[in-house]
Amino acid sequence: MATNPSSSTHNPATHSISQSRTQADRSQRRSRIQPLPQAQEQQPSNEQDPVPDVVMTDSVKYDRDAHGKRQINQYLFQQKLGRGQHGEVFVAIDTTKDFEVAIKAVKRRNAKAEKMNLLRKRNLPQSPHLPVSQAMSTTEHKLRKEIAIMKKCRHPHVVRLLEVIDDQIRDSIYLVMEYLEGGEIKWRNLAEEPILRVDQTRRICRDVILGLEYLHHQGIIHRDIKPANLLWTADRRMVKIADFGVSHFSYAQRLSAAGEDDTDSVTDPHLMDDSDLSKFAGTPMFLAPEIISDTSTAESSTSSNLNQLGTSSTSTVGRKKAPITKAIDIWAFGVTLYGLLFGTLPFRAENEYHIYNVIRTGDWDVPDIMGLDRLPVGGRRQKKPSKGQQTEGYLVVKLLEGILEKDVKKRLTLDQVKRHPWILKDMPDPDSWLRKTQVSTTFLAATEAETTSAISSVRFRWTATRIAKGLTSFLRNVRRQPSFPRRGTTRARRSEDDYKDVGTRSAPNVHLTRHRSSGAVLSRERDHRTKHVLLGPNPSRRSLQPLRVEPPRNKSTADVAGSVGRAQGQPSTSPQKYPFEPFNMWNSSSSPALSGSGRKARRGSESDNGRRGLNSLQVPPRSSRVASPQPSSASGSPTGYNIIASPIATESSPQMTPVEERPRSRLSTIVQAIWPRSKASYGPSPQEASTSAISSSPPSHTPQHLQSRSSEDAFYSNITSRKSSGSEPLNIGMRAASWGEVGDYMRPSEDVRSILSVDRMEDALDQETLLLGAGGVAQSPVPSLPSGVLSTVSSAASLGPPALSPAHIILHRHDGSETPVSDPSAQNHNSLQRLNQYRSPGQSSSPLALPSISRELSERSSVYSSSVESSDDHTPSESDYELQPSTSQMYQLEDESDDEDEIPLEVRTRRPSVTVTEAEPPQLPRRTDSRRSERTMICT
Ligand SMILES: Nc1ncnc2c1ncn2[C@@H]1O[C@H](COP(=O)(O)OP(=O)(O)OP(=O)(O)O)[C@@H](O)[C@H]1O
Repeated sequence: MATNPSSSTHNPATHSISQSRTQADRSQRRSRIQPLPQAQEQQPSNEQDPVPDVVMTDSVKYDRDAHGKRQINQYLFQQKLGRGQHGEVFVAIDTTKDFEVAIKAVKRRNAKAEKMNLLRKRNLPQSPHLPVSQAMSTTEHKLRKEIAIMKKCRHPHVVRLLEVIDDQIRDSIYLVMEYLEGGEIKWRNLAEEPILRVDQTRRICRDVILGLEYLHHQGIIHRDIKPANLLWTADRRMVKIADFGVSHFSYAQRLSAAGEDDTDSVTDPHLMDDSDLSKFAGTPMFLAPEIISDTSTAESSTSSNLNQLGTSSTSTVGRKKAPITKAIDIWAFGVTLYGLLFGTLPFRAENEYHIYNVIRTGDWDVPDIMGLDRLPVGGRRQKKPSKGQQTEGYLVVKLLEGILEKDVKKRLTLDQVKRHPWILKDMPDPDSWLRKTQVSTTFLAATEAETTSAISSVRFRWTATRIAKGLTSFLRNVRRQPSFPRRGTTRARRSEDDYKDVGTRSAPNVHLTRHRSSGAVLSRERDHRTKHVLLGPNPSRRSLQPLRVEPPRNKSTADVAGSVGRAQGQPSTSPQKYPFEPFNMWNSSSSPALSGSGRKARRGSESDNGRRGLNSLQVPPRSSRVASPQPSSASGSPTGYNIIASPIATESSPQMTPVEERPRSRLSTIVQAIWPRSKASYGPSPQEASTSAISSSPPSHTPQHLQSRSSEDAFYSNITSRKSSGSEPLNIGMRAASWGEVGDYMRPSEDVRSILSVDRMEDALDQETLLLGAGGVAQSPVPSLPSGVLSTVSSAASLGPPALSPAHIILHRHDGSETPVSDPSAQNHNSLQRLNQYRSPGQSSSPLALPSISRELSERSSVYSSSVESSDDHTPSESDYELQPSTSQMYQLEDESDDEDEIPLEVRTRRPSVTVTEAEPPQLPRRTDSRRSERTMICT
C-alpha cells in the first residue's frame, strides 16, 4: 500500500516522512483516508458502531522529525490550513497509521477575549438575568462546549473529531479531526458570479441538509452555517459541516426534536439555559432575523448604532421576541443556498449595521440566471405553473421563499426542505433516499460529565503524586531567570532564546525549565502510563481490567500495537491496511454516546440505555486517556473518566508556536492546587466552570460507558470492528445523501473534480495568503464601513494579512519598558492605561484596518474572470477563484497577538458578535480627556 517501503508504519521510530512527498504518495495516502464513496452498499444498520471513539489523551510529547518538522505525539505537523477564532489548524500525519488529519491547536485561555468580555460587561447595561454561560463566557468554556459537541457527532456529513490531546500543564489543547482535503466550498468569482452548477449546488445542499438534520436531532444548533464552514472531501463528492465554535447544545431541543416531553428537564435551569443562544454568534450576512431582534444586548447596542447611522430600529423595540431555535440554521442554509446559486447574497447593505436592519425588514430578489450553467430563474414573482410544468427556477424561488421567511413559525422546517421538489429533483427514487437517510432515532446527548470533561482541569486533577512530581521538577529546575531583558538582546531574540524555556511570567525570579535535548529537538518525556477503565452501565458493577500494556519506551507504537492486537486475539496487521474509515458509523443505533433521556424513563431500548446511563452517574477516578462514551465498547474494558473543571492557564505564551508551546507554569499550577483560593484572579472556579459548561447539557445526565484507552487502542478497536462488521465504507443511504449512485447522479463524463475547489493551493501559498481562502463573504455586498466606524466585517478591500491596528503598533513601539506582570487584571489595567495614553482621537482601532488584498491575487482572479468569459469549457481551478477572507481573518481574534504585554484594548471578536459604538456613544459616559475618546468596539 505504501509507496515507500522504508516509510513503514510499523515502526514510527524509524518512520521518516519525506519532506518533499511525491504527488503519487500523497494521492495514495489520500485514497486510504478518503475512500471513494462509490463502492459497496451497506444497509443501514443498528448494530454496534464500529468507529472508534474520540480518544482523550492527557499527555503531550513534543518532538521534531529528521527534517525539523514538529511532532506532537504521533502527529507530524505539515502545513497550516488556516487560523480560526481561537487557534490554528494544521494538516498533520498520523505516523502510526499514515493518514492525514487536521489538528486545531487552541489555547485554553484567550486573554484578549476575556478582556473583551470584561469591557463589554462594563459598558453594556447589566441584565439581572445574565446567563451563566454568558457570565462564564471564557475561551475555555467555548472550547469545552465545542469539544463536547463534536464528540457527540458521528455522521458522514459532519466533520469528525478523532482525538483530543489535552495535557493539563500545557496552554494549548489539540483537536485532532478528520482532514477534509477538499477545503472550503468556493462559490463565486470576483465578479460575483456563481461558480457551481445548479446540480452541484443541489448535491451540496443535500449533504448539508442531512448533516444539519442529524445535528438538530441531537439538539445541536450549529449557528454558523455558511459556505466557509462546509468542507469538501478530497474527492469533492461529499460535503461536511465543520466549525462548531459557536454551536449550541440544548437538551430541551434534543427532546423536542424527538417529539418527546420531559417536563423535569425543561424546568431545569441548566438544561434550559439556552440564553447563550441569544448572544450574537454567526456571520452577519447569514444571521437570521430573530437573532438580530432577539438579543437584548445586541438590540440595544445595535439599535443605538442604527440610530446613529440614521436608521430607525424602532420596529424591533417592543416587538415580542421570537425564540432562537434551530430555525436559525435553516435560515443560514437558505442564505448559503442563495449564495451558491447566484454568487451573491440575498441581503445586502452598505455596512454591517444596515445589514441587520435589512435582514429584519428587507426583502430579497433573484437574478435572472443561476448557477455556472446560467439556468433561467424567471423572477421572484412567477405565475404558478401548471403541475408538471414547474421550472427549476420556479422551484428554487419557492424553496428560497420558504426558507428565507422572516417569521420563524412560517419558515420551512428542515424536513420540509429535505422533501422539497427541487432538493429531490433528478433523483431516481426520492422515496428511497428519504427513507434511507432518515435520521437515526438514537440520541447522542452531551452529558454533564462529558461536557465538563471535554478538556481537563488542573485543579481537580492534581493528585498528591502529581504535586510531588511538580515540586520535584520545580526544585530541580529552578534557577535564575535568564529570560528577562538582557542588555543588547532584542525582543525577538529573547523570545527565541529564552521564552521557550520560561515556565511562567508569574514567577519572575525563577526559571522553570523543561527537559530539553540538544538542538531543535524539544522533547518532554511524559509519563505515558495508561489506565484503561470503563464505566459500566452500573458503577457498582464496574471493574478495572487492563486493556493495554504500556509499551516500553524504546518500542515503537506499531510494534506494541501489534502485540496488543495479538494479545487480544487479533492478527498483527499493519495499520496501513486499516486506513481511517470515516463512514462506517452511519446509522448505528448503538451510538457511542448513547445516553439516557433525562429524568423520565423513555420508551424502548433507548430508554433502557438512558436509565442505565442515569444509574451510572458517578464521579469516576481519573484516567490517563479517556475515550468518549461507547456503549458498545470492548467488553471488559476498565473504567473511569475525568471530572474536570476549568483549566485556566495562568500565563500566556507569547512567543510560542502553537505546537511547541512552553509548558504551563508548574509553580502556578502547584500554587493553584495547594491554595485554590488563588484561583480568583484566573477565572471561574471549577464548580462555576462546570456549571457554565452544563448550560447545554443535562445536569442529571449520565456519564456514559466511558472507555479509557489510547489512540492505538482506538485504532485496533476500529480494526476489530471493521473486520467483524465487514467494514463497508459507505452505505447507499449515505451516498444517496448527496451524490447518490454515481451512475444515477453523475454524467459519465463528469469528473467530480470539476466540481471545483479543485486542488488546494495551500502548498503553493504562503501563510497570509492562506488566510484568504474562506468561501464566505469576500467581495461581499457589505463593503467597508464608513471611516470612523468600527466593524468586524471586512470587505474585499480590507482583505489581506492580519494587520496591527494603530493601537497595536503604538503599543509595539512603546512596549520596551513594559514589565511583565503576573496578575492578569493588572495586565488589563496596564494595557488599558497604555492604550489610552497613546491613542489619539483620530486613531481608529478598527479591526478593519487590514491591508488590501495583494495585487497578485487580484490579478490572478481577474485573469480567471476573463478566461471564464472566453471559454465555456473552462474548468476553473481554485486559483481561479476569488480568494476570500476566512472568518478568522475577518474577525481577527484576540489571540492574534500572543503577547499579553502587547494586548491593547482592541476588541475584535468572532464574526457578528460585535456591537459597535461610535465615538462617545450615548450610553457611555462622555470622557473629558480627548485622547481617551477613541472609538470602542464592544463585543458580545
Ligand atoms: N477538518 C478540517 N479539514 C480541513 N480543513 C479544515 C478542517 N478544519 C478546519 N479547516 C480549515 O482550517 C481553517 C481554520 O478553521 P477554523 O474552523 O479554525 O477557523 P474558521 O472557520 O476559519 O474561523 P472561525 O473558527 O472563526 O469560524 C479554515 O480554513 C478551515 O477551512
